[in-house]
Amino acid sequence: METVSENRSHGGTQGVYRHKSTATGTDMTFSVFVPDHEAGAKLPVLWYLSGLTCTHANVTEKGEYRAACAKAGIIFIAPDTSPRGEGVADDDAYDMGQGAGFYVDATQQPWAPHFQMRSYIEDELPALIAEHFQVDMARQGITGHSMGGHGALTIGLRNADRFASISAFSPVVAPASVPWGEKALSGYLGEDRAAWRAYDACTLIEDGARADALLVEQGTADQFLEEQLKPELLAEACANANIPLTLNMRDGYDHSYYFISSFLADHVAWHAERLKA
Ligand SMILES: N[C@@H](CCC(=O)N[C@@H](CSC=O)C(=O)NCC(=O)O)C(=O)O
Repeated sequence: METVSENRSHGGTQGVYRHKSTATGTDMTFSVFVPDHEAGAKLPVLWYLSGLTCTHANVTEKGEYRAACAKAGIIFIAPDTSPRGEGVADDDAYDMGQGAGFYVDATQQPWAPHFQMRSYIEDELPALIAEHFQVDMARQGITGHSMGGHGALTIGLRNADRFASISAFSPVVAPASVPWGEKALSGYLGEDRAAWRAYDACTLIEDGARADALLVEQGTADQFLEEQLKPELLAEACANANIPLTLNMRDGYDHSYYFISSFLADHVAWHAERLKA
């Protein structure tokens, strides 16, 4: 693992790191904020999965999470959203290909050789983090935004034994039922919709996945709310499955990092409480 940069911030260290990923077959860059802590202490960890067009840098530079993480003693990790580089398949559109990995393991060409983001986030990166940072992997939470909110919900629901807390900002809650998701899932996984069910929070819940609680933040002025996000579908799925969902509809907020940064500290505190930071 190579250190790209490390900066002191808010009583901790904000780092950016790069490594050669076996899952994606590419170099991958991610950021980690580590609050100062006693030697030998192991800290709980909050994963943040970003949305379409993002790298690790969007939330790292605009998320405003560091003060809350330092106060709670929680490590914050922001991975990239896809493999990148020459020789990696791409698409001219912003919602497919590089920057739009949708947190799936692709089975279709030309994506399958590199677009293995499920394996990367669920298996490879956690192992690397456990090797290099003072993390308590028994205390993990996960959150994310938009496509990354979809990633947080689906990865959290599929791995409820690993993630004690799951939240999301403006998540794509039902990708199998909205244009962004239909395009991505058909492209990466093919036309058999049975293969999509493990990558859709609502169908995962229909199929038996459970969480102790879910927290979702959503702006009412979000330009993607009605066509792509549809939080009411998650509310219905959670009600049917008796999953306690807190859905905070925030008046006048849009889809941007102005919205996320307004409430990310609240989510850090919510996770910290559940992770007993
Ligand atoms: N057409 C826009 C769409 C890109 C966009 O809005 N990306 C969001 C995530 S959307 C769902 O996953 C985002 O987080 N952008 C980065 C940012 O820093 O705001 C475009 O191409 O800009």
